[in-house]
Amino acid sequence: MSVFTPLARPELETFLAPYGLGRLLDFQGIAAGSENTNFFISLEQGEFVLTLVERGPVAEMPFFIELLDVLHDADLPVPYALRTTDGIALRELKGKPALLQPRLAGKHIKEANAQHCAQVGELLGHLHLATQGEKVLERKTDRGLEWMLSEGAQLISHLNETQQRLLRDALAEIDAHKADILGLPRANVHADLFRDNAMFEGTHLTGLIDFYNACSGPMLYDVAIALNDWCSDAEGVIDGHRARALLGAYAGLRAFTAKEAELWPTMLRVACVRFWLSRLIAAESFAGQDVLIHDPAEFEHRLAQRQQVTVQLPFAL
Ligand SMILES: Nc1ncnc2c1ncn2[C@@H]1O[C@H](COP(=O)(O)OP(=O)(O)OP(=O)(O)O)[C@@H](O)[C@H]1O
Ligand SMILES: N[C@@H](CCO)C(=O)O
Repeated sequence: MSVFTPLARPELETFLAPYGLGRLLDFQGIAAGSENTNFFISLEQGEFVLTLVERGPVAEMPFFIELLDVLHDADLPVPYALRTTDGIALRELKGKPALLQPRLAGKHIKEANAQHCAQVGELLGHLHLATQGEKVLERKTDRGLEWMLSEGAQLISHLNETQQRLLRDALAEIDAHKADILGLPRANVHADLFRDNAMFEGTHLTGLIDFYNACSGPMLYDVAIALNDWCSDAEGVIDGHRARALLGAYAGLRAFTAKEAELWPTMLRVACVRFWLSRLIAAESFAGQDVLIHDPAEFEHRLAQRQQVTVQLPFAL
């Protein structure tokens, strides 16, 4: 399980007291998640989630707090940092940045259908509309195109010949289209909208969590990341029915531009490279440890499959 930093009741009680939310009734480490330590916390006044940020952009916590405030104010179903009675959102526990957030209702789904995908497309559209253009909160991603090119170049020698060819072709394509991709319409993007970062009650989307990869960037990248997870079958092939549901719901709120339509097949591959590489890195660094590791081969297969995709986006202006 991925509780990197265990906590004892007394230290938790001391940490929680300044929120003024009543006595600690219960707490439980959350096994899901691979990057941060999370606990479900029951206080007299409600249910919460405590996150200790373990790695990644810890210095940029004020950005995540501000972005979640903006999205919460736009009535989107996202968590946000609760303030202590002194108005402090970002705190520290065991030397780690720590946030207390409301616990959202619902649960993750494993098998997505077209209704789930339409809800995801719609929520992504709202997220982008709330932050696009001048409203964007700037934050450069730490896993962007340059990161892919340099990490990919380093990792390639760890791969077999077929994998090397696949990655080399994809990196060459990224290098060739860098400027075009970065010139696409921008907003704040979640950049990790997988099934394990969305909560559902039935087919109703009740929450979007885990914004620690959020940044400013091309909106199309977010759509490609979501589609690769929500609309792939077991072999990595795109399911047309689910893909049309997600893309149609999104485009109902924000039509794609001609340039986005043209770059769509490339963007699907970029979004595969991003997670193939991060999963390869995690698999190497956490090998043999009791940490949730996502299978890198899943994105290798999706990338191989996306090499066959040549059609431009439907629903463009
Ligand atoms: N605000 C919330 N409301 C309800 N459940 C939550 C909330 N935040 C986190 N969780 C639960 O905790 C789990 C882990 O959270 P999260 O995905 O943020 O962790 P992570 O380590 O950053 O994961 P990832 O592997 O996706 O990077 C989620 O799958 C969800 O079940
Ligand atoms: N969603 C990511 C893990 C967290 O960034 C993956 O499935 O590889």
